[in-house]
Amino acid sequence: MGHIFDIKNLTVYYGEKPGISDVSMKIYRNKVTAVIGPSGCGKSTFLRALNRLVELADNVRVSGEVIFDGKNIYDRDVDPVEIRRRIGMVFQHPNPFPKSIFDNIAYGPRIHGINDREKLKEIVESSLKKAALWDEVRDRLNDSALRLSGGQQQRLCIARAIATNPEVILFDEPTSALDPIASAKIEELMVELKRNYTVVVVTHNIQQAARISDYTAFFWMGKLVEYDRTKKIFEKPENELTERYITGRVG
Ligand SMILES: Nc1ncnc2c1ncn2[C@@H]1O[C@H](COP(=O)(O)OP(=O)(O)OP(=O)(O)O)[C@@H](O)[C@H]1O
Repeated sequence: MGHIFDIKNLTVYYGEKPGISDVSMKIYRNKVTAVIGPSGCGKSTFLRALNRLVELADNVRVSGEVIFDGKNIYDRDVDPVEIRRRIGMVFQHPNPFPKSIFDNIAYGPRIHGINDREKLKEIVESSLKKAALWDEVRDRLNDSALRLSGGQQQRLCIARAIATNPEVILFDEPTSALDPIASAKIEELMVELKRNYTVVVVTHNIQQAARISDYTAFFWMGKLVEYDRTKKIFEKPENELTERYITGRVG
């Protein structure tokens, strides 16, 4: 088992102002880790710092370390494109490309140099299966991805992330734009995915964190207040702020 990330004193500044400050924690392999906390507490900033996506915003400075698989991803000799292949991301609003279902999934592998049609077909099929979408789309792989329902589009985005063979999948509020049935499917899928991947999910939905995660990190005003097994956070939190947040008294 063990950890896949060892985060040490991670601070992200937007200009002069820190979005998160001095965060240290480990993230465990093949587990679901939920990141919770009120709006603006730094959840997205933290998540995007884990695959260097945060660097795409203006005027950002990162200090501290994100040790991934033994190496700091912010070291100068690390290629951020390769990091984002190994640590994929799924966003709040499903964002398929205006292309066919097939080409959406084949996009990443093609960028990484796979052009053999048979190999691509194999990757598309296995990725769609792992994202629990294959049965619904197997007969229309050449249709535009934009014709899928919101929930299907989100599973397509998960399949697209899976297609480049990542080790970690980051989810930023993946169900907040979906109806309850589509949300339940995504929740079920995140739990299933931990068999082969490490999952980190930012959520506003406290019940969702309780239902699907093994570990929960509670952020407050840019600080990591409490981080523990989900059961402990929800049954016997150490910090009063954590307790007030999970019982709905603040936030
Ligand atoms: N690109 C940016 N430029 C400047 N400040 C930013 C940027 N992104 C986030 N911030 C600031 O950093 C802090 C943390 O924001 P972040 O989006 O990480 O919080 P969050 O917990 O994900 O919020 P929400 O739940 O509302 O999405 C906030 O004060 C926010 O205004």
